[in-house]
Amino acid sequence: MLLKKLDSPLAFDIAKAMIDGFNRHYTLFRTESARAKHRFETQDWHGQQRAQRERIEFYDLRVRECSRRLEREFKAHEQPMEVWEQVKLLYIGLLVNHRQPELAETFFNSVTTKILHRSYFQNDFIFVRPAISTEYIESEDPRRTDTTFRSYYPQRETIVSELRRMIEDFGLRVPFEDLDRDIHFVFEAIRPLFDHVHLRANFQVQVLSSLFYRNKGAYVVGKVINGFQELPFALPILHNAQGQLVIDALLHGEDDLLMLFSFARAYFMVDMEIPSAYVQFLRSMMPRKPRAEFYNALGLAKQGKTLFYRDFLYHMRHSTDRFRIAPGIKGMVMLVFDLPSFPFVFKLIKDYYPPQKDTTREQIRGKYLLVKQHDRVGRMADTLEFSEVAFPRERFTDELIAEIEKFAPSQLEISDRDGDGRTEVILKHVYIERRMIPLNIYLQEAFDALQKDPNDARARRQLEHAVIDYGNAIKDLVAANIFPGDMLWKNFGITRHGKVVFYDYDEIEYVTDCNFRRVPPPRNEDDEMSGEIWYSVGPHDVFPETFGPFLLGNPLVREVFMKHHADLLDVEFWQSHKERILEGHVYDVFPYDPERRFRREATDARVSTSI
Ligand SMILES: Nc1ncnc2c1ncn2[C@@H]1O[C@H](COP(=O)(O)OP(=O)(O)OP(=O)(O)O)[C@@H](O)[C@H]1O
Repeated sequence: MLLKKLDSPLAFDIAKAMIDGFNRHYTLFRTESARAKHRFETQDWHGQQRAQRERIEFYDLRVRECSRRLEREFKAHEQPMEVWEQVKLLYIGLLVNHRQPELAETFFNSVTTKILHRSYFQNDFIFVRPAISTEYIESEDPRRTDTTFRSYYPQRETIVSELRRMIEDFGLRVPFEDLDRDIHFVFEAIRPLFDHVHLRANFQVQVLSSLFYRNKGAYVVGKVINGFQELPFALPILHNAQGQLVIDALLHGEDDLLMLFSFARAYFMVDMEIPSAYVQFLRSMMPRKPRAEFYNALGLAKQGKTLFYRDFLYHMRHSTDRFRIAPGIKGMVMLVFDLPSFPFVFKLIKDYYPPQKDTTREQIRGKYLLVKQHDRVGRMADTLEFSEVAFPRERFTDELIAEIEKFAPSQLEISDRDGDGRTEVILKHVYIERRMIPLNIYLQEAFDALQKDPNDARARRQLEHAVIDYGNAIKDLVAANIFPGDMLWKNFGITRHGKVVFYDYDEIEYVTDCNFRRVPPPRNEDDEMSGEIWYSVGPHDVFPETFGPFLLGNPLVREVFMKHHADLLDVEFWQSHKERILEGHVYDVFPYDPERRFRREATDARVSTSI
């Protein structure tokens, strides 16, 4: 796009209104994120969760607001191409010294695609790639009190006082139970992780300037640098039963941090002036995690989606394999496919479901939305939602096309919509989520190996791990007030880190909406002999005793399950959790192994820690 002149005052006004719209959005987003500190200090857990949920809506609200303004004041959709070309260039000019240019570009895309008809806009009008670099953006604050991260340079004799200063610089307005003791725990835990006992010239600790808030926790996120070694770490800060603060653990290394930043958890609240600098810092700690996922984890989901889509297009250009029906048992309501070389699955809601699935497209979308807004406690995969996505036809197997034509014809268009001479598969609405190994397949692998060699220790471990973590996953979901509905193995998957995560949302309910019942005793012999359910069942009734036959057919599975999770078959377990949640209790679900918590012998019993 090469313009000879920029002469449209209208284009300037539109560009200005657009950047005002974005600035308003980011100010509100940031203010809400910054309030997390106060909610943490006052232990307002319900408020924290509500804010996490509501903040997700902010973006769409502001886009709608801005596009309405552009229509009202400038009749935006009637403006010719020449004006839109100028709008984009002027907008780029407004971004030169902006602190969130990448987010503002995405906002521009969202607003223009809302206003301009899809066939009208071309890639020239939107930001297909970033126009403004996010490298080396710094805060304008001349006193440099507001940098993205702070550096501390402890000497051997000042290490405790420097670490103390590092924590105190966050300005939390609640006293610590015993900060020096906790600093010692941290120091003792860090020490053995270094190759050299010697402190090198560059020895320093860098921490991101804002704490990361989520549910009942606040996290210090940073790295220790010594010579060529860099150790990423996070320190969860929690309240004890007396309302004082404690540092609960030292999380360190890439794997611990990946667990903390998992796609299966709620988004953090972080007060950031320059989000790209946060992402860059985090990426230096977890280099294999895509930038898209950091934006997601920071609550900037639209940016996450934009980057995901760019990564996806890039992957498509550099791969040649074809989309296929996903391995595993086919879903009754979802049609699931994947591209073997790409670690995600694509899910379409089918047009028809078997009679036992009494649901609708709207209800299913409602359940997926519920999961997006809910605390996913590391046990429910996050989904990205796309509409009108186009894929090259030649990258689809005929079998997959036939499957979509049969089960989801309303979602499919095969045409050359953009007129570039290539036929495309255009899908009206898809969910995209991380690919996992379905738990039934994972278990089957173990069964097969054990059949060949009953002493195969690895297969036995795989089986035990799957069953134990499956039960843990259900218990974590219950703590987050989620009843999965359909608990069959096939509805859970194993992540790269070996965690069991749930992904089938169409039957989930809040635990507090369920009615957990015991199976009534048979009234007579006919009842007893009947293979049918002879007692009446309400729409929210759940009978935990009846889970066993569906889940525990295999004796090895049964043995492990009954040893670790027999309580899941007991109505009391479900009912008592439901009652506690109804009383307002917010359960603790740790994004790390509880074994990792510091042991404060004398005080441990008093610490009611939580995340
Ligand atoms: N994230 C994922 N990773 C790998 N495979 C997946 C994933 N999500 C779904 N699948 C595969 O697709 C199948 C159907 O997915 P899903 O359970 O979401 O559909 P459904 O129609 O809701 O199922 P159901 O019939 O149990 O209600 C799963 O059994 C699994 O084999």
